Amino acid sequence: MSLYFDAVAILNAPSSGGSFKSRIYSARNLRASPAQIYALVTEAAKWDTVLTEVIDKSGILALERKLSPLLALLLVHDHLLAKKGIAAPATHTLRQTVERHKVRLHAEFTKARVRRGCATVEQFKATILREKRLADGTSHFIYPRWVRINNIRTTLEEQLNTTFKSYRRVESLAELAPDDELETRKPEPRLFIDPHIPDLVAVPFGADFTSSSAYKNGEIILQDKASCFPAYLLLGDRGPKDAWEGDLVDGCAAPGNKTTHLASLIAKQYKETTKSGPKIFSMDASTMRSKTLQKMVGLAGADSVTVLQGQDFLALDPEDERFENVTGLLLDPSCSGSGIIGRDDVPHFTLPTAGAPKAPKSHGKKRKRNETADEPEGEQSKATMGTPQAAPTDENDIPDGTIDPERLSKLASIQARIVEHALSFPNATHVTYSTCSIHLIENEGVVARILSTRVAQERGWRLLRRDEQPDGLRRWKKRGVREEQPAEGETGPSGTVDLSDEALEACIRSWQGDAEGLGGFFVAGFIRDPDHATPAVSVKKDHKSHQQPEEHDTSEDDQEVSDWDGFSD
Ligand SMILES: C[S@@+](CC[C@H](N)C(=O)[O-])C[C@H]1O[C@@H](n2cnc3c(N)ncnc32)[C@H](O)[C@@H]1O
Repeated sequence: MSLYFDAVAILNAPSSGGSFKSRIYSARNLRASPAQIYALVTEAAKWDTVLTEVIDKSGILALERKLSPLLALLLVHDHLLAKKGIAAPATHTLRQTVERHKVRLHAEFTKARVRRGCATVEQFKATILREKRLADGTSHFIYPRWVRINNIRTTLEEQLNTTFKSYRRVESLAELAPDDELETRKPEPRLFIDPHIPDLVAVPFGADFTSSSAYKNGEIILQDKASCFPAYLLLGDRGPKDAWEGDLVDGCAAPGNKTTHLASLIAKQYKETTKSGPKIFSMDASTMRSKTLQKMVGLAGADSVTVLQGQDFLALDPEDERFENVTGLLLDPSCSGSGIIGRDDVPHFTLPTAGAPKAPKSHGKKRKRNETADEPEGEQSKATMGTPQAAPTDENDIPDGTIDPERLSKLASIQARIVEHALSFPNATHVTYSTCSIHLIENEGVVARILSTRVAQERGWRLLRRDEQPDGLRRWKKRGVREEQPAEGETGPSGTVDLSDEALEACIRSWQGDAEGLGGFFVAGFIRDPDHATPAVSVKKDHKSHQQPEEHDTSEDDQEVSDWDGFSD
């Protein structure tokens, strides 16, 4: 029974940031397993309108005062739809509270199915999912599920012959979107091999790999395409003959998607060589997130990675002899997360009406009103309707939706400090900086700021030009922008940045809602010409608002916005 109480508690708890899944996995005091809670909530959310209809029409809330609307919805879901019914002993009071109405509940469920003209429960599910998509306006575009192949444990070819054996290869992302016909029957597994990022594939949204052995063994990693840009930009299209030399640092690494991607790229480059590859130092300032990082690194079999748990990158001494061979650094610091898809991925429920007056005759004993003790306070009787949206880029942070200019400017200062620190590693030649923000101030604004720092100028750092980028990214068309303006009638950050066209071409962007099926993302690469011989990408004067130097704040601010996202789901 703890499963249902835990699920109610999680749904009612105020958001502490992070994806819904990570909130479950990081919650303390749960008695049920996080996987079970997640499965229950996401499945029940798909059925909420029907379950609400069934509960309201059966009138059980007026009869069973112990049941809050949300608790009832979850229990009735399992009673009607879970293979094993309600997860509690048959004698448990709450289970009996629902099961004594089983005839009425089943009758109402059947009526709801027949009303929609569905012959089977499977058809019924497809129909209500379509109803939901039409209602929440997401029917026109469904984000795919991106799957990265982990070269440490497997190869693309091997996965095509095993995990994806039954998948039909399609030639465009659009062919992954469900069409009406497919929605009414079991969707055919389809697979799209990404043309930009090596060893990345897309499958239709909703494909679930969590129970596949490839996922459990770390052979495949669920990682959004844009999140794969930084490691690929840093390590490029090298092969065994020109494999990356020198150690690597991932300075803001948890939960570890980009770190494990670095390790995968290195493994591929060194696969046919006898040499041992570089070391990867991977760290995160948050001790809790570092544990997830360590777990992901272990699952991916990334033995080349040394995790420095709870390590603030800014406190790392670049002169430390452990880092004397570091040539490449990847920096993906905390950001506003404004580019994340499914900003609010917590499933919302349309709930039954508490104590609906249409109650049939009571056959239970009388109960006091305040016996609905099992419900944490604050539940609303009507929540907004919506399905769980496309999963966010899992490693990143879910923002709370507010755009506070002061907060953005603070973030930008910390981001700039972090990249500036990276440029000071004595033997570093390549650095990438990325965010999942769409705001100019956190992206091109930081780039401009970095290029005008003393360390960049003294050590000959410049932007990695588009023509120097790995093939897949060179072909990527979305590039840096010079200006940000809020949409008409809306408020939001605005500004311009004085970067040359060439510098903007060097910056890589993606935007939510575009046909590429990605969230908003930004990445730029910096390269160092130790001899200053190569002409640098020209930088014009940065816009004032993005240039004021600011002292690094305690990492508290950073943590506040950054914290938590968690696992690939
Ligand atoms: C966007 S997330 C990183 C996601 C990660 N790169 C991945 O792909 O899985 C930003 C992370 O930076 C960490 N962080 C922020 N400031 C840091 C600092 N000064 N030193 C180390 N880690 C930091 C946060 O705790 C957070 O886990």
